[in-house]
Amino acid sequence: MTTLIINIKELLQVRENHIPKISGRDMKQLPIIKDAYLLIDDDTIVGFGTMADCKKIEADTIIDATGKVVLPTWCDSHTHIVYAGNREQEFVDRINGFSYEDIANRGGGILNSAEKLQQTSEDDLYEQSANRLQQVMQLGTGAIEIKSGYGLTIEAELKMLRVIKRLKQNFPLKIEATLLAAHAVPKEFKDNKEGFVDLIVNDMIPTVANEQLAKYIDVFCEKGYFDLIDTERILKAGTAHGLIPKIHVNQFNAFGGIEIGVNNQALSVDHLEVLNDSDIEVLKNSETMPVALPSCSYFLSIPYTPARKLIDAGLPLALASDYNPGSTPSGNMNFVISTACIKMRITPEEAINAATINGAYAMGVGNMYGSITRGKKANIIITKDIPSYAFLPYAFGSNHIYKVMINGQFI
Ligand SMILES: N=CN[C@@H](CCC(=O)O)C(=O)O
Ligand SMILES: [Zn+2]
Repeated sequence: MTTLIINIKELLQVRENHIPKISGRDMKQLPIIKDAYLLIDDDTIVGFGTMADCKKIEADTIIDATGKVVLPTWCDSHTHIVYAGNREQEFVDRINGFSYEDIANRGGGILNSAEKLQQTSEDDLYEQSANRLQQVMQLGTGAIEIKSGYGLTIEAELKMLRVIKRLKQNFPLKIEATLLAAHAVPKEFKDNKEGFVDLIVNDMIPTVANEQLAKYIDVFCEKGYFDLIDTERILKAGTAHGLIPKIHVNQFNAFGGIEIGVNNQALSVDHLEVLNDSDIEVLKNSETMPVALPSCSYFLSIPYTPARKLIDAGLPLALASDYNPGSTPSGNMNFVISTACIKMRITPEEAINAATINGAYAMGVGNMYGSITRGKKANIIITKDIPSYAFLPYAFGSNHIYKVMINGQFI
């Protein structure tokens, strides 16, 4: 079954050959074909070019994209979309002057979500998460990483990871799972953090790895959560069981977590709102992808990741949503792109590269997702009629998506 999309105003992110990631000055280059066609066979991209080169307009389905922009779907490499209930009361508390830290210190925050999740049945958790996943797919996300971390007991962490597995079975988009058992220290371990780290290392990691419920291991490396020693121990235990490190780091404090990530071959280091020059130097000598989460900065009113500084230092950058109930109750990658351009001063080209090819790298799926390349999955966004692709981040807050195709099928 072939699908031919014709008269595309601008076909974005066209790469003849797969490139794993884009760094520094190259991020300003977004390859485009104007007045283009795109040919899809079943679920795979098989051809593209200008309309002048589209000699035979023959296919099982032909779609006229006059006035429309076509681009690869977003690759959202950092989310926590499996959660129970919401935390709008904490949002109101913050408006009234409490900080994210104040709320966590009085037992709210991640512990609040963990309590809700522990009391929620697996089926209910699945339904709540599936609703969110459906929404983000319609907003153009075609590959997504999902973390555990609101369980904080072995049973509840496994429940979250089984829900992710069920989402993988029932949804067409690409999903990768991450074990984030070290997300917060549970109440029962308040005075025995080491005991909780022991539990993660000795029980949770081996069980999750044995049951093949996760590909990545993550840690919230932050003051009041897990320190450098905990982080290194957990990453090493994960690696010994075949899990690949990815960490939450430098969200509120910079104290060497990036170096621990890089030394442990982390695929990505995420957040980086607080970054010093030595962190940038460490990243320069690595294959680790820095990931910025601008919707989190927006929602919590914390600093934005210094994306300009990272890119100007020759580094790559990925953008992700961080969709979660506490710091980012939104998985809208279109908003992420706009916010990155508006608040972090990166160009539309840099932002689109960061949310497609580099996002795919940060979740280890770049070989099949993230660009318009022959042989990659036909996961594409077709916009409504818009003047140019820069209109996408510019006209923030409106939905510019006409249709989303995942694996060659419109959803
Ligand atoms: N910072 C750590 N974890 C999440 C927020 C968790 C929460 O507040 O529920 C994040 O990435 O922002
Ligand atoms: Zn996160």
